[in-house]
Amino acid sequence: MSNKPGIVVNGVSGRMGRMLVQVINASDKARLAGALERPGHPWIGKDLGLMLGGAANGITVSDDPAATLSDAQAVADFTAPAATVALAPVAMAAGCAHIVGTTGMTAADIAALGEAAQNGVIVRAGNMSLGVNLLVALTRKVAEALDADYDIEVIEAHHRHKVDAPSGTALMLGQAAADGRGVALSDAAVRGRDGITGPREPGSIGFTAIRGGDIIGEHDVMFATDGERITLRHVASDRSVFARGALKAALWAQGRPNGEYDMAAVLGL
Ligand SMILES: NC(=O)C1=CN([C@@H]2O[C@H](COP(=O)(O)OP(=O)(O)OC[C@H]3O[C@@H](n4cnc5c(N)ncnc54)[C@H](OP(=O)(O)O)[C@@H]3O)[C@@H](O)[C@H]2O)C=CC1
Ligand SMILES: O=C(O)C1=N[C@H](C(=O)O)C[C@H](O)C1
Repeated sequence: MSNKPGIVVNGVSGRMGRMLVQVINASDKARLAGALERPGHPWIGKDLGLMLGGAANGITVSDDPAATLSDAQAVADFTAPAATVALAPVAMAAGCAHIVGTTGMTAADIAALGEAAQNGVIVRAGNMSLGVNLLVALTRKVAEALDADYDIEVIEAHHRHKVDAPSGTALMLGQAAADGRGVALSDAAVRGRDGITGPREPGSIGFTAIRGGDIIGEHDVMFATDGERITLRHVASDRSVFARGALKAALWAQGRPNGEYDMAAVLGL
């Protein structure tokens, strides 16, 4: 048995699940230790390699997290909020770092993950790419430098299958803008405008979500005032940027003290 850290992929049939398998298999620093799907999924009990359209790889897709995590050091989880919240205590009990990319969490979901992280390591980020995490730091800096005469708008675009809005990334960017400006995002956020909205509320941070086609993920943070505007932009053209971030987080998490971490900590930003 290799002594490289073993990573299990939850939601392995999904867009990110498939990409995580590719990135882990291509890495010389980690091994794919298992694959999970929800109970009732047609891949359960089948060989993962065959399900992905290639050669058999000896990994059987399972719906039993406790058994699958027993031989692993981390689980990469890009699924749905309920699935992620249910998996966290199982991962902690198995001594596995839980790498959470799932978005669309409620405050209660986030609190449940925080509680689970008292017993192990969770790394959670609405976007695991290096580029977006740099953009978050830049957004905070620009918001700090500009006064409230600069209207802040976060605009995001994603594929037609995405189920949550604003995106996890947009919320990270909005939070960074609010932190830079020294306001609470919950007070400043304006999500979606329709009808007679009245003029823009001074100091607000607006969110706009576009959904269409196969857009992987695009985010703009606009600072607009009379006579000029600054736009910070990130465009993801390949999901591997998220999967590579998750792999980096899984390796970084090994041996860390219990707690919940973000990608800024992983990347040293
Ligand atoms: N943080 C980041 O960097 C990124 C985050 N994301 C987020 O990751 C999540 C997934 O995105 P994406 O891959 O596009 O979505 P998909 O719908 O393609 O994949 C989600 C997968 O999770 C599975 N799933 C659902 N419930 C469970 C469960 N209980 N146990 C195991 N698996 C389960 C789904 O199965 P089924 O289809 O059968 O329900 C599906 O295979 C979203 O929240 C998205 O926003 C995406 C990209 C980057
Ligand atoms: O659902 C997606 O696809 C993505 N989700 C994340 C988000 O909500 O920001 C990250 C990325 O933009 C792709």
